[in-house]
Amino acid sequence: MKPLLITGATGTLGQAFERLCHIRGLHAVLLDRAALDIAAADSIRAALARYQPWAVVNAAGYVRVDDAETDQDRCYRENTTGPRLLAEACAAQGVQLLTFSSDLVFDGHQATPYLEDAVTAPLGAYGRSKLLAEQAVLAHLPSALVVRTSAFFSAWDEHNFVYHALAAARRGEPFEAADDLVISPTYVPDLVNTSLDLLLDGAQGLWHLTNQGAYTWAELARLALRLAGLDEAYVVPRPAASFGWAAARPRYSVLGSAHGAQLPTVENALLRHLAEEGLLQAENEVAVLVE
Ligand SMILES: NC(=O)C1=CN([C@@H]2O[C@H](COP(=O)(O)OP(=O)(O)OC[C@H]3O[C@@H](n4cnc5c(N)ncnc54)[C@H](OP(=O)(O)O)[C@@H]3O)[C@@H](O)[C@H]2O)C=CC1
Ligand SMILES: Cc1cn([C@H]2C[C@H](O)[C@@H](COP(=O)(O)OP(=O)(O)O[C@H]3O[C@@H](C)C(=O)[C@@H](O)[C@H]3O)O2)c(=O)[nH]c1=O
Repeated sequence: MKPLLITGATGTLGQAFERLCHIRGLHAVLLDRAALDIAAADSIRAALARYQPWAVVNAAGYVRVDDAETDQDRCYRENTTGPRLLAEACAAQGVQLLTFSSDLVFDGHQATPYLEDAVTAPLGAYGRSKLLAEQAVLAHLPSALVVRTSAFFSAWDEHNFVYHALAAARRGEPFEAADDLVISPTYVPDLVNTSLDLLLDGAQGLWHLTNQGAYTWAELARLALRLAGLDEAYVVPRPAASFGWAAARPRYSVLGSAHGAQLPTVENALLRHLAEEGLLQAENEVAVLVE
């Protein structure tokens, strides 16, 4: 049986794809940069020849939005050249491709959710690199599935905003959060499961996938603390401009979809996030007892 080939093995999305493909009984091979450098054509060719996948899930990318302003060569290498080369190789081999883009392709001037056909106008290098990737991928492989998403949260690693907000409050420390950027947060397990469903169903083209609900980062942090039974007062709201970030963020980048809502509400996702944390904590405690 041909496998799914997943890139970006050491990252949040790649790890989540491996975990959920295993749970769902989907044959998948997860490759790190050493095994598959998406920006190297010979590395892609070798991996496609070796594993003969029916589809490639590109979970690789450069996500340091502020660093991208001064590290543009690497940002465009990983975010634009990589997906383009993957699309060219997949087109040549008759292999499907799923790749991910971002809400940061929008400039934030809308006050209603951005649909897939909304005008794009990225504010920074990261957003530009993702938009160029969308255009290159769909030019080389019109059947590709390109998912725009945003603001990951997950209990499976600590590299996300919600983890840091909860951790700070649990330490009894204040957590500063932007109160003038409105986003649609995305629970990574929901994103992965729905992306897999769409891939298996043969979906193509641009899809917006985020959980339902629009929040400022500060509102998201307060909701997470409230649901966790923690004092919301730990959240210190601040204007985004006061953080001194190198890259501008769109004031409003909530995503909606012309295909209709695909994921549950943010509140529902946060409750499952907190339940998952509890399970992980219990597993860790058992693991310690077993050692
Ligand atoms: N995090 C978020 O909130 C959002 C993320 N996305 C998109 O989702 C995707 C995954 O993001 P996320 O999981 O958070 O990112 P992570 O930084 O957690 O993981 C990215 C992974 O990509 C790998 N990688 C980078 N360049 C290459 C390359 N040339 N070849 C192979 N692997 C490479 C990295 O490996 P190494 O460690 O070796 O560098 C790392 O394992 C990205 O495309 C991102 O733009 C979209 C919207 C929101
Ligand atoms: C750590 C931290 C972040 N923030 C804000 C900054 C940022 O806008 C947001 C999330 O922090 P990040 O570093 O993830 O910031 P950011 O790079 O804006 O997040 C983005 O990641 C890229 C990859 C995307 O594609 C976007 O969809 C979005 O998720 O929260 C706070 O308000 N307080 C904090 O303490």
